[in-house]
Amino acid sequence: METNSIILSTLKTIAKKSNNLSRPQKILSITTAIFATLTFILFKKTTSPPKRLKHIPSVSYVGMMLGYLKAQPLMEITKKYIDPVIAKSPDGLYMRPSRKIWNIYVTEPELAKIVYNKNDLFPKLDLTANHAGTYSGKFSARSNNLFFSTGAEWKRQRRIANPAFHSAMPTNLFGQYTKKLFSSIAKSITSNDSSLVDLSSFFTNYTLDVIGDAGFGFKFNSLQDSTSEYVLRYDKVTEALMDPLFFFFPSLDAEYIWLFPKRQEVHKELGVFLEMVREIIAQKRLSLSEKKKLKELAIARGEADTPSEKASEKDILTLLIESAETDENHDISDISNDMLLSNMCVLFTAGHDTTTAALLFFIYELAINQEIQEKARKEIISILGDGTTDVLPTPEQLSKMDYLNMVIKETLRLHSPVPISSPRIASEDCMLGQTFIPKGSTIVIDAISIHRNSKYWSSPDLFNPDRFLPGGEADQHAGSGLTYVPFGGGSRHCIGRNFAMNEQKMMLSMFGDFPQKPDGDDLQFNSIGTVFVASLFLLEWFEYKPAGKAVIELSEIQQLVGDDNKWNVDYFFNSHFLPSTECLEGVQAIQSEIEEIPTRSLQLFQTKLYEARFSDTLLEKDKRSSQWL
Ligand code: HEM
Repeated sequence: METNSIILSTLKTIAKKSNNLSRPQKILSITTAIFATLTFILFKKTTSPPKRLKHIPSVSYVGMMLGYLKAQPLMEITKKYIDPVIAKSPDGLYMRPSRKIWNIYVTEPELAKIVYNKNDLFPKLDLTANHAGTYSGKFSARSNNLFFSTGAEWKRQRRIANPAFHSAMPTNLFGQYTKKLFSSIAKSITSNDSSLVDLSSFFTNYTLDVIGDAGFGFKFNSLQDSTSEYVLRYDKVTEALMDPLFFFFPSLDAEYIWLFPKRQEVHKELGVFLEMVREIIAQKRLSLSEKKKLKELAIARGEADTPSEKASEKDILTLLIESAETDENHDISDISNDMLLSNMCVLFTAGHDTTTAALLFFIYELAINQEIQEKARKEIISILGDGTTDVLPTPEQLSKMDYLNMVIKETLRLHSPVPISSPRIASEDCMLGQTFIPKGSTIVIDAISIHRNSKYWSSPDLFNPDRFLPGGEADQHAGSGLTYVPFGGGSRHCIGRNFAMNEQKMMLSMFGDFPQKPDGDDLQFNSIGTVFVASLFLLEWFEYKPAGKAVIELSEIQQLVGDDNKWNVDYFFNSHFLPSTECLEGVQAIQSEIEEIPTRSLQLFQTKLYEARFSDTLLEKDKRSSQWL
C-alpha cells in the first residue's frame, strides 16, 4: 500500500472511532495512532527494497537480520533465507540488504561474467565516499590504492602493480616461515601450561610474517613473539577496522569522535602505525636510489656489474617502485609515497586474513575427509620423499603437486574467504539477462551461491577435489560463464592470486611432509593426519574475523596415550616440528632413538585421534557468521 493511503486510512479510522471519546482521550489516541503509523512506515521503508527494484525477488529483511543477530552460520542463513529466493528468480538475481542499501546479488555464472568484464558499465562502487576522516578512510588513505580506485587511476595503478605480482614468487621465504611456524607450534606445546594450541592464531601469525616480509621487507616476527610492540599494534589497528558501531555509522568515527575517548585512542595508534609504514617506504626509496647510484658509478668506472638481486628475493614494495621507474609512460614521481602507503595497507587487509581463512578451512576439510588427506599426503611424499629431515620444496616440485592444488581449489570453492565481491554500480540503465537494472543500482557477485549452483556443480555441498581433475566437472563448465570465482573475475581479479596459491602450496606441502622413519612399517603413522586431526578438536570461524580457534588439547592426547608414554608424545611433537638445520645434532640423536620408540603407543595415539576427528563438537563448531556482509 502507498504511504499516503496508509496515513489517510489510519486517520479516517481514528476519526470514526474517536467520536465517543473525551477530549484528552482523543488527543492520546490520535498521538498514539500517528506514532504507530510513522513507525510502521519507517519500518516498511527500511525493510523493503526500493520501489524501482521491486521486480527483483528479495530476501526477508527481518529474517536475515535475526540470522545475523543470532550469529547463525552463513550457510544456514543462505539455505534458509537466500536459496528459496534464488530458486524463484528467473535470472538467479535477488535483492538483499547490506548496511543502509539493498544490493542486487548475482548467482548465475553468465551474468557474473558480464558484470566482472564490463568494467565501464559496472565500475566498483566508491566505498570510501562517506569515510573522509574516519578510521577506515585514514587506513586506506581514502581511495588512493589498487583496491578502491576506479577508472583511469585504477588502470594506472594496476599497470604499475602487475609486474610486481607476476615476477617470480618468494617461495623460499614462504618455506622459511613455515619452518618457523612449526618450531613455534612445538615450543608452545612444550611450554604451554594450559596445553591448548590455537592453530588459527599460529596461521594468523604465519600469514602476517609472510605479508610483512614479502610485502615490504618488514619482519614482524610474530611467530617468535606474538606480543611484540609491532604485532600488538598491528592487531589493534586491524581489529578496530571491524568495529561494528563505527562500521555501520561512519559519521560517529569522524564528526562525533569526541564522544568516544577509546576510539580516539585507536585513531592515535593508527597514526603511529601509519608513521611506521611511511618510514619504511622512505628508507626503501633511499636505499634503492643509493644502490642505483652505486651501480651507475661502477658502470662509469668500467667495473664489473654486481649481480642484481633476483626478483623472487625482492619485496612487493621494491618491485612496485622499480616497476614505476621502468614504466614507459611514468617516472618514479608518479608513484607518490601516499599511494604506496595506501597500497601497503591494502595488501595487509587483502592478503592476510584471506589466506589465513583458506589455510584453516583446508585443514578442517582434510581432518574430516581422511581419504583425501591420505591421498594428498601420498602425493607430497612421492615428490618430496619421506626422509627424516625437513624439506623445502622447490617451485618445480610444487608445480608437480596436482592433487594438492585440486584440494586447495576445492577448499576455495566451498569456503571462499571472500564470499561476495565488493559492490559494483550500474553506470546507466541496462539489462542484465532478462532483468532491467536501473542506473545507480548496486550489484554484488555472490561467490558462495555461484559455487553451490547445482546446475554446474553436482552435489555442491560435498567436498570433492576430483571436480578439478583435467577434463573433470570444472573443465566442463567452459562456455558457461564464470562458475568459479574465489579470486573474482575480469580485469579486477585478485592480483595476489599466484602469491596466495604459492603461499598455501608451500606451507601445506611442508605440513604433509613431516619426516618419519623411512622404512619402518610399524611406524607408519600418518603425520599429516595426526597433525591435522590433532589441530582440530575445535574450529570456529567467523567471517572476516579469524578469531576462530583450532585447538590441540594436549592433555587429552596424553590421556589417550597413557602416562607411561607421555614422553613419546612430547618427543613426537619436538622431533617433527624442529627445523633440522637448527638442530642437526638433535636430528641425529633422534634418528638413533627412533628404533626404541614403542610403536604401539604411536599407533594408539593415531587411532584415538582419528576417532576424535568425527566428534560432533568439531562439526558443530564450524560456524560462519555473515555479520559483515
Ligand atoms: C586466498 C587468498 C585470497 C583470496 C581468496 C582473494 C580474493 C580476492 C577477490 C575475490 C578479489 C576481487 C574483489 C572484487 O572484485 O570485488 C581480490 C582482489 C584483490 N586482492 Fe585478493 N585474495 C587473496 C589473497 C590476496 C593476496 C595475498 C594479496 C596481496 C598480496 C591480494 C591482493 C588483492 C588486491 C590488491 C585486490 C584488488 C585488485 C584490483 O582491484 O585490481 N589478495 N582478492
